[in-house]
Amino acid sequence: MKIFSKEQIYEGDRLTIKKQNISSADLMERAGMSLFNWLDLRLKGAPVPILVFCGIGNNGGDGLVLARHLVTHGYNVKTFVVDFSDTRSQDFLHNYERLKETTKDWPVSIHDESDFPEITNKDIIIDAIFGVGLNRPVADWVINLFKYFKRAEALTISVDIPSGLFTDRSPKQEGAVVKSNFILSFQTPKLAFFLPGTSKYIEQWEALDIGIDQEYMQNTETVAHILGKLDVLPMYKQRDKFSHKGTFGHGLIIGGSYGKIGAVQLASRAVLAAGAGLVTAYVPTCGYVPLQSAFPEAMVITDADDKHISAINFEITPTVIGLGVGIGTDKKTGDALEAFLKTNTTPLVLDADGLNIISKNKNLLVHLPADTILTPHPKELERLIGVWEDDFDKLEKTKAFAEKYKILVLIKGANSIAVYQNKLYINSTGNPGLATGGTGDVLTGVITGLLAQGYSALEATCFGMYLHGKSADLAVETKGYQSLIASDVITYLADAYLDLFAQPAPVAEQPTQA
Ligand SMILES: NC(=O)C1=CN([C@@H]2O[C@H](COP(=O)(O)OP(=O)(O)OC[C@H]3O[C@@H](n4cnc5c(N)ncnc54)[C@H](O)[C@@H]3O)[C@@H](O)[C@H]2O)[C@@H](O)CC1
Ligand SMILES: Nc1ncnc2c1ncn2[C@@H]1O[C@H](COP(=O)(O)OP(=O)(O)O)[C@@H](O)[C@H]1O
Ligand SMILES: [K+]
Repeated sequence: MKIFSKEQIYEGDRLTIKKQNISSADLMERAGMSLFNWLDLRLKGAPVPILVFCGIGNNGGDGLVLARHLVTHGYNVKTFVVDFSDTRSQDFLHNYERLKETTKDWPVSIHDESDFPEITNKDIIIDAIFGVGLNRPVADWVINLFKYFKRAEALTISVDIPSGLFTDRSPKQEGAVVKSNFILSFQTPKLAFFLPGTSKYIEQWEALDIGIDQEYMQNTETVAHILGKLDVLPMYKQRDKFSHKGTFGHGLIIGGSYGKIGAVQLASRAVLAAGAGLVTAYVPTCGYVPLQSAFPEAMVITDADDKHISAINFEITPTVIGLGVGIGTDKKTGDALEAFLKTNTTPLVLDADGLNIISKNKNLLVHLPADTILTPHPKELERLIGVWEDDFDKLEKTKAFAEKYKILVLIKGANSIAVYQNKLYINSTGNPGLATGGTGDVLTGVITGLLAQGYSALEATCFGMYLHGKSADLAVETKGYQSLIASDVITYLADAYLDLFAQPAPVAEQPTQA
């Protein structure tokens, strides 16, 4: 699914109004109506107090349309205008008048703290204060209103985006954003919903279709995409009846050090479980026995050194190399890596201490083959690109870094994000059960295994992070968040693959009367 920028959202609105020959008030009516339908379906006329807080722009206008429909359908509604500016939008004013014509209960203005109405935890708050038009810091008294909402502990539903959340930067102050329980976002979600710094303001969201021009939606290229099943399914490669292990490539995992051979085992297992034909592990000598005994499907090559990788020489011809898991940052290993990178031309996935070694010797970056995949977690990323101001800045810096070296950077996290050719691909699967040692090694193995089978760097990364997260989502149903361990993610990869083609369960047949 595409994530549109603020400018693209405004352009979509403009174009829709033109092509469908409607007014902007008509489009706002659709938006407000879609909010009403959503609420009405759930409330079914219940007399719960609904407090609609409107700003003075078009987000506020949406709130006014919703309030009017709630009133005409007999709901218990109170409307407030949060008067943070005198510059009302045309469509706000139009709907303000329409609401006043509909009810004697005119909207009440709020100018400062003394006007805050009583709110109980039995009420519903509709937050239609700021939408995507927020472009400067929110006034203190309005922030206090947001905090007042939070203290009330009422169910809070935000229109389009939680008020206070910018579309292109993080709020400077903690609490300067409405803490909403549900966001009803027009047409598509916003990028801020998926970033670690701003996602704390997001509990649940749903995109409401307001009939933005389909052609525009389809043909407009966006910077960000959120990856769901429908996005990765077309990437899936079917198997030919006459295929053989050579068809699916040979993955080589180079890594491990004394005490960290398990990382190589996890990654190598994942290479095969993702579907590669063959896997070889390249480890210090101490890794030979554990790998050969615990993982008979793998071939093993050992370094001359017992505890660390000290030279990278092999006579096989792997399709792809996954390098770095458990490798450590020993001086010998750093030298070995440097010598290897200066001559290697095989496609690469770089992870963990492989990345840390490169961070200390950034001259090596120019030796990475084009489309090398780097899979840092945020700390490893910081060592590579330096500190950032907020998530938006982090993404810009990562885009520039990936472009400079013609590589792909997968930033791991709750929503892992692949950064490639100035585009962002945000994963939608995975859960906090993955916050356990070794799951990153499994991801490296999965991506290496997909590259081995001929998936492109972008496909292997997008499909790989989707499968990895999906596997954890399926595993958690039996393992629970606490007990899920990295090996489970490998085991459940099978289910993640099968789930791609799972049909919804058929509705049970009703017995018919004779
Ligand atoms: N025709 C359209 O353009 C549609 C717009 N829609 C709604 O319109 C929203 C965007 O509306 P607007 O562009 O009017 O903007 P908002 O309603 O988000 O913001 C209100 C106004 O406040 C001003 N402002 C921004 N930050 C401020 C601050 N910190 N303190 C004081 N004033 C500030 C801005 O100049 C802006 O015009 C969307 O989020 C969506 O809810 C929907 O009605 C769908 C159709
Ligand atoms: N809360 C979370 N929700 C979803 N995925 C997560 C969460 N925490 C961690 N992950 C995923 O788990 C993996 C952890 O990788 P990493 O930090 O490299 O761990 P390790 O080095 O122990 O293998 C990444 O794929 C990351 O996206
Ligand atoms: K809002």
